[in-house]
Amino acid sequence: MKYGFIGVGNMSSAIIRGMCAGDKFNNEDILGYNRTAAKVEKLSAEYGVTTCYSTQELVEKSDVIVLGVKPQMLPSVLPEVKKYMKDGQLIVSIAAGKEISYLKEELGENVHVIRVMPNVNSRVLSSTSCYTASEDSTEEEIKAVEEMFGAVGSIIKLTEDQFGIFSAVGGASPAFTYMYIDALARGGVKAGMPKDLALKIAADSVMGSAKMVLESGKHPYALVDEVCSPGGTTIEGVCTLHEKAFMDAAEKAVTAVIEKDNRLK
Ligand SMILES: NC(=O)C1=CN([C@@H]2O[C@H](COP(=O)(O)OP(=O)(O)OC[C@H]3O[C@@H](n4cnc5c(N)ncnc54)[C@H](OP(=O)(O)O)[C@@H]3O)[C@@H](O)[C@H]2O)C=CC1
Ligand SMILES: O=C(O)[C@@H]1CCC=N1
Repeated sequence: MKYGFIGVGNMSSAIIRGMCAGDKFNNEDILGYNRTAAKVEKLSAEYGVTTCYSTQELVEKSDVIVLGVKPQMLPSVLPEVKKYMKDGQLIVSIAAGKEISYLKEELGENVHVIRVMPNVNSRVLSSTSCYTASEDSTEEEIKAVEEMFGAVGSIIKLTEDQFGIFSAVGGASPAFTYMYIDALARGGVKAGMPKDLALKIAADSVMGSAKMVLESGKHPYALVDEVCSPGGTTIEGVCTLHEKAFMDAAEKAVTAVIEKDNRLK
């Protein structure tokens, strides 16, 4: 099976790096075409993936074609893809906002399409992804996508009406978490700790806290209470976060992402 990526930017290269890090794929069976060829050439040099120099070359050589360009680029990319597609090829779109109905309208109603929303943690085999498949998708096609994204993290099936929400809570939220980790470390630096050490401690603590939420079965706020010793130190920080509307800001950030996702339709 040949996996071809059109648009090898931040997201596709994270998936490719993740796919190459495991042992499930032959690296040369992963193909990439990017407007700026140097991005794919770098991955070819690092991992031995195959560089293509046109949409035509990529489409002709691939079984699974991953649309990795920004949603705004799809109107110019899809006609090119359509021109060179043949029966039996599968389209995988990772574009935010753009629905299966739009992709089928542009590529042809008989084209099989699976939408996936991954995140950049694919690069370290820790993506949180979801997919929804067009009704005509075959079991083999769904299996291929589950294997591809399962190899770079977790993947769940979701109805398309939930995609925008997933895009915020699963796709965009790593950015918020990276900001939070940096902010924690910055606080440590302010108090005198070297930044690299503070970052490592903050990131490790976030990873452990996520594990705790997933594995303890407890409500996150019950866990907050467990950390706050009466009259202790943590409660001072928790009250400060409340005062600065931390929860409200995070919730509004998710809503803002969903609203933008809806505007891309
Ligand atoms: N970043 C993320 O965390 C996530 C992104 N996504 C989705 O992934 C997609 C890509 O996003 P992202 O990787 O962040 O964006 P990037 O801008 O990093 O990547 C897009 C790539 O597409 C290339 N490109 C643009 N036009 C063409 C074209 N006509 N032919 C070939 N290549 C082209 C660009 O090339 P050039 O180098 O020339 O600019 C660029 O490398 C989006 O649809 C986004 O919604 C989904 C989930 C998470
Ligand atoms: O910022 C974006 O548009 C993409 C979609 C979800 C995460 N990143």
